[in-house]
Amino acid sequence: MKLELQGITKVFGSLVANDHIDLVVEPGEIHALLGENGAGKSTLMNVLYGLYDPDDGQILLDGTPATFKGPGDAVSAGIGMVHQHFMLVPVFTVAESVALGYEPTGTGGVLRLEEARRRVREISDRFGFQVDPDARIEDLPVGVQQRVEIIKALSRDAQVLILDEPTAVLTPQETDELIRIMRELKDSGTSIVFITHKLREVRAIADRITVIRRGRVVGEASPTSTETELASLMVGRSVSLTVDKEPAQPGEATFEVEGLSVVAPTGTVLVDDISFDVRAGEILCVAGVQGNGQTELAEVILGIEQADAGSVRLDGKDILGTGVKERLRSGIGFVPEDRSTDGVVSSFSIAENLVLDLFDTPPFARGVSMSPARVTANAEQRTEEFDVRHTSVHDPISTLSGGNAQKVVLAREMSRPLRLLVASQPTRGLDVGSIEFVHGRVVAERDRGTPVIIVSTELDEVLGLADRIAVMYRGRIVGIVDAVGEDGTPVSRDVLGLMMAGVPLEDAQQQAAQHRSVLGAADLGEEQA
Ligand SMILES: Nc1ncnc2c1ncn2[C@@H]1O[C@H](COP(=O)(O)OP(=O)(O)OP(=O)(O)O)[C@@H](O)[C@H]1O
Repeated sequence: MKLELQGITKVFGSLVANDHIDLVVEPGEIHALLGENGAGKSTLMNVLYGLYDPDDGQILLDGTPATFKGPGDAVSAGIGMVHQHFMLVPVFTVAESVALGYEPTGTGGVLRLEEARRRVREISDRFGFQVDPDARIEDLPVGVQQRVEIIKALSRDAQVLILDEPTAVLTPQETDELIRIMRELKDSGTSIVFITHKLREVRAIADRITVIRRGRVVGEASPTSTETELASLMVGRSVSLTVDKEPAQPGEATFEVEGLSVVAPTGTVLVDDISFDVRAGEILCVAGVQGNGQTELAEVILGIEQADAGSVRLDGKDILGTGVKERLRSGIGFVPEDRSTDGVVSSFSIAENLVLDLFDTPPFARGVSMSPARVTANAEQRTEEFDVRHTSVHDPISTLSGGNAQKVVLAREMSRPLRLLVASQPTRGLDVGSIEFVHGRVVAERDRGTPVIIVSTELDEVLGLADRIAVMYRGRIVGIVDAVGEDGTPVSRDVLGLMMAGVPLEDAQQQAAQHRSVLGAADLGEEQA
């Protein structure tokens, strides 16, 4: 099916989120949509999926104008979407979620649960998703939930599939797998609109690339462009894609974890007797596939998850017995992996979200009275510094694009004196320009002598930021490696990818020699370009 978007315009109050956007997606084409945070990508896709009514412009499917009153119409017309923020009901099972997806389509009414279960198994087996149709959504790690979204879309026989940052939580091997799936879909005539901030992926798979900036199409790029060229077209300036940092000058270990275990109420061991330390002025990256205990590890450090055994010491003091507020006040900066549930209060304004844990302390409050002027002034300063694209700091944070909401969380957590920074997926959803800025801030925090823990599924981020890397698999630390070996060679991404699948270091090194990932090949392309 040929898809044409003509002159699509979408306005929110005084903000023109989409300004006469034209986009043509040919049958069987993988079309990447690139743009900085807040450029209008998700808005455009929400128009295409029937979630937003455009203020102007039209959608043509095989040359015929189509009007979507809601996602049901879009799905019936053969359009599928995997959202950046999952739209799954937590108490449902996987099969129920998929069955629910069929109901509004008008393609056969309510699908029996058995049938949905069968489809989940079939798609899961075919693409190696390893998703249990009877698992409850709320029990699944974020990464698996995203696979359920992909299964949902695939199960509806979409002819145009919109993937909004689909690889954000996948391992390199899983990303390779998804890329193969995307190619299979393409070969069968399915068109894919692919939103991503990962330029390596764009180069590996896109047939065509459209770049939008501040709501307008600013150009098409060739998939043979280098990452540097794509980055500067996206953000309108040159961007450094590598992290600029000097070797660490670490001091004493001021943060220590010993024999830490976390057991779920069901008896599942989530964190299994792990020990490590982080020195002042050092970045330890915790790498791993989503759902291997990193989330719980980070949450135990802040106190929103309870430890079942072990100790966690900051500046020599065991903090496990203290409350969350006390830990934040003692200088722990915490960026949660899921900003929408743990990072922001969506009905609060941008300004309020920037002082969530500080609103009752000076300078934002004196005694019992809060100072709105100081809260506003703080917000103006932080949003400027972190380049949060917004209309007013008094608008609800829910009106921000995903990347800009993330920048609010980072601005709040990284703008006070810290004794420890724990950031999970700090740059998830950020554009290349914002990643450059945030990585710079993380390194500056390290260089101020703060121990830093970065939990990331993003290998480029791990390799760029880490002084040491701890890889977690099934609640245990598979190994801790120096980011750069004694001979000056950086640890390879393939080795880390294999360790993330539970392969011990030495075996991973052997296997990596025999395995060249799809994205590894893209690396070569970059070198040759
Ligand atoms: N419901 C809304 N109300 C008000 N403004 C909105 C709404 N939805 C989006 N916007 C604004 O529209 C602009 C485009 O947002 P959009 O989410 O489309 O960006 P994006 O390109 O997808 O960004 P990101 O890469 O951060 O996800 C942003 O400035 C955002 O604040």
